[in-house]
Amino acid sequence: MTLSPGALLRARLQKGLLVLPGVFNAITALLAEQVGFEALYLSGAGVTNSLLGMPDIALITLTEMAQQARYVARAVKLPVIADADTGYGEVLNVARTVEEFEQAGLAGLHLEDQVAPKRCGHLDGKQVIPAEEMVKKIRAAVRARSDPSFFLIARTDARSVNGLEDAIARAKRYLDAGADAIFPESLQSRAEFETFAKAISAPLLANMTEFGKTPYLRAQEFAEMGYIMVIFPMTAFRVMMHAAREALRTLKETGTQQSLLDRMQTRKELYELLRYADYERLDREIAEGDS
Ligand SMILES: C[C@](O)(C(=O)O)[C@H](CC(=O)O)C(=O)O
Ligand SMILES: [Mg+2]
Repeated sequence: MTLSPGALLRARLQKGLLVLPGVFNAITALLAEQVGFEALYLSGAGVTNSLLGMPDIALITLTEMAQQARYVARAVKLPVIADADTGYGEVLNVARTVEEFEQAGLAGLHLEDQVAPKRCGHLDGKQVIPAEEMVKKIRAAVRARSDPSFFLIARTDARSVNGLEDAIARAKRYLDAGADAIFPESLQSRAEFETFAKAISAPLLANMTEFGKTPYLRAQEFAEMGYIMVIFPMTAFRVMMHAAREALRTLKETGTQQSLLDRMQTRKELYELLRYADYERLDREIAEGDS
């Protein structure tokens, strides 16, 4: 019997800390799978920035995000958790988002309690919706999933708006509403992560993004505090962008890419990643009339 993506994720969570690197398209997902990660995080910021060339302020639509989720989930065997922002609307939109994301082959998603239009969780000027509104969204999400294993994570952005106490109080209400896990966004110190974990006995997700409000902690440190999932949502994205800029500058300045060759993924490596040989074999076998 094959497990559903949600069931696969839940089975993996039983074994302890899960580190989820952020991916933003199928090929970064393939890379993360190749290096041995066991689950992936489809970043809203990463998809918005890379697909649209736009900032992460609620400009991506449900359709665009679900399509990208479908490409990613199809490319890899790993469970994928996606960023569903605010659910792209109100209660009924949340229900549809859950249906679409589940059908896309994801293992789960997270919904956040920001007002629309949402902001990156690590920027100032965020606002949150009343907790009771978010509770309704979570209830809608729970009812909308067809696989009870589909993993629903409630993210609260309340820390930077109303303080840690409100974030904790909201987390409790979101769990009562049926959330499977909590993602406390932009906590500002190790002590805050500890306090939060002591107050909330449920699966917890920590966000280890860069240049934000959270200090740099290792995945293992989060695990010791009681966090079961750690996402590194934009790490590969930022490194790739930096590398691409350097390469483009060098090309512009010198008119040749030769000094860059030893920093490139080779054609062979790319084809291996894409399982090019499998496609050729299939084509050949069909042409030869084998079944
Ligand atoms: C996790 C996040 O929601 C994302 O979209 O990847 C972002 C990451 C980032 O902007 O660094 C967030 O923390 O809001
Ligand atoms: Mg996001």
